[in-house]
Amino acid sequence: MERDIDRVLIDRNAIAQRVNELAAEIADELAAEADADAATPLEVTLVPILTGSFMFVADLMRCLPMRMQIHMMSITSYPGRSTASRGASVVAGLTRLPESLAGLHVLLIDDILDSGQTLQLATQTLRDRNPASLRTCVLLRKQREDAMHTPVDYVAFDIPDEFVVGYGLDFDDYYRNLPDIVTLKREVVEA
Ligand SMILES: O=P(O)(O)OC[C@H]1O[C@H](OP(=O)(O)OP(=O)(O)O)[C@H](O)[C@@H]1O
Ligand SMILES: Nc1nc2[nH]cnc2c(=O)[nH]1
Repeated sequence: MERDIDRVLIDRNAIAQRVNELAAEIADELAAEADADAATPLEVTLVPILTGSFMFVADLMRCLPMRMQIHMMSITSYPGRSTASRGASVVAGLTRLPESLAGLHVLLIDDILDSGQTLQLATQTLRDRNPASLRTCVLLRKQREDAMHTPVDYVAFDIPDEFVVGYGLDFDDYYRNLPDIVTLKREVVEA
């Protein structure tokens, strides 16, 4: 696995530090909202997009010191060895959302914002369930036009427009367990 890596873009220490910072920012904003409406105790509903966000969410949620629920959503658009979007679709069997999100403050979390199709589909699916508020958060955003023009509230890192793996992100379902965000050698992706 190590020998397939071309270069490390973001190492595990930088990820850990930034995840902590981002969690503090999110917690402050949620607390300010709860203060503004004293009748509402501070509580958030996390909606991670499977599969790629699992590691990010596991780290982020442990830095968020408030009551929370978590409801998973699965969306796929890069099946198998794809490195370009084939169009986002919800995987119904792996998505467990309440019929209504009324009264809930929702934080949608994904690992990467690339073409923007996944975030747009997820956002619309959640809006249809009428949450009290909806915030969006991604670990990585690619510096390409589609991504930069997709509305998102929190971004941990802007990265170059290259295919990356590690820290939950896969190629052909492998490499998710790499602790750093890396690029792969060209011969691995093109084999
Ligand atoms: O902005 P987009 O172009 O839509 O790309 C972003 C999505 O692509 C990946 O999902 P993938 O389809 O690979 O599913 P996975 O999370 O199960 O690996 C990633 O996890 C994001 O959800
Ligand atoms: N693993 C991975 N999945 C993606 N989905 C959208 N962009 C990417 C990427 O760069 N890497």
